[in-house]
Amino acid sequence: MIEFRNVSKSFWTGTQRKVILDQASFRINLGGSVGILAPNGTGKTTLINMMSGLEKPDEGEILRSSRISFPLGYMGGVLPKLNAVENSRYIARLYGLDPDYIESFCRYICGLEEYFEMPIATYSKGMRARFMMALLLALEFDIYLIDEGMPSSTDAEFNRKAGSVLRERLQKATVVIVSHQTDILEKFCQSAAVLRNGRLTMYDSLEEAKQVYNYAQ
Ligand SMILES: Nc1ncnc2c1ncn2[C@@H]1O[C@H](COP(=O)(O)OP(=O)(O)OP(=O)(O)O)[C@@H](O)[C@H]1O
Repeated sequence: MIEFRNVSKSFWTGTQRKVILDQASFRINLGGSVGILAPNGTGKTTLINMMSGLEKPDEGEILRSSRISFPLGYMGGVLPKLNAVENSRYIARLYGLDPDYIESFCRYICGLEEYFEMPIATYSKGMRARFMMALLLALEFDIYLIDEGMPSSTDAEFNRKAGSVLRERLQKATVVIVSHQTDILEKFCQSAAVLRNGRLTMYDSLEEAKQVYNYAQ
């Protein structure tokens, strides 16, 4: 469970205060995957970072009582000068998991071939995104935090494999996806919220949230 209680967050830009959340209270329960729709630049990354604990609220409380993932795309634990073998084994040890299993899982999902033995620093943006998604899926969490949907990969094989592992994980786990688009949410979320002008409104169904979001665009 992740619960926001009267959470406010804003940034001072030098000329104005950019409000991301204004006294928001909501709860994400285990078992119901949620999408959060918000236009670009309105606070999706800040919100997901607050859920994971990477960003602190200015006011209010954020309560967590489950195993919550790092946000997809967060490169904090990954060392660019090491290759994917070394990085996946290092992360496995950090989480107390079997390095052989985590390495083989990532190798299978990513399809990076010989680049799996090359430093992460040599990867394209898409290859990096594939490795980070594989790593996220290799670790077992109760809530997976995904910023802007699946990595933009043109690799159909990767999308198929990652999508099917995520669906399998979601039989037990919950996903929170923040996005400015509705299509990725349709694949994985039952309900959704709309974030606009610092206000986050939860809707019971994705359909309802989509209508409100599209109407206000
Ligand atoms: N540390 C900061 N200091 C000042 N402004 C910030 C800071 N972090 C984010 N912002 C601003 O807050 C707003 C929301 O940023 P955020 O990255 O959360 O939005 P986003 O919806 O994820 O954006 P995008 O859709 O472009 O990825 C943006 O205007 C951004 O410039």
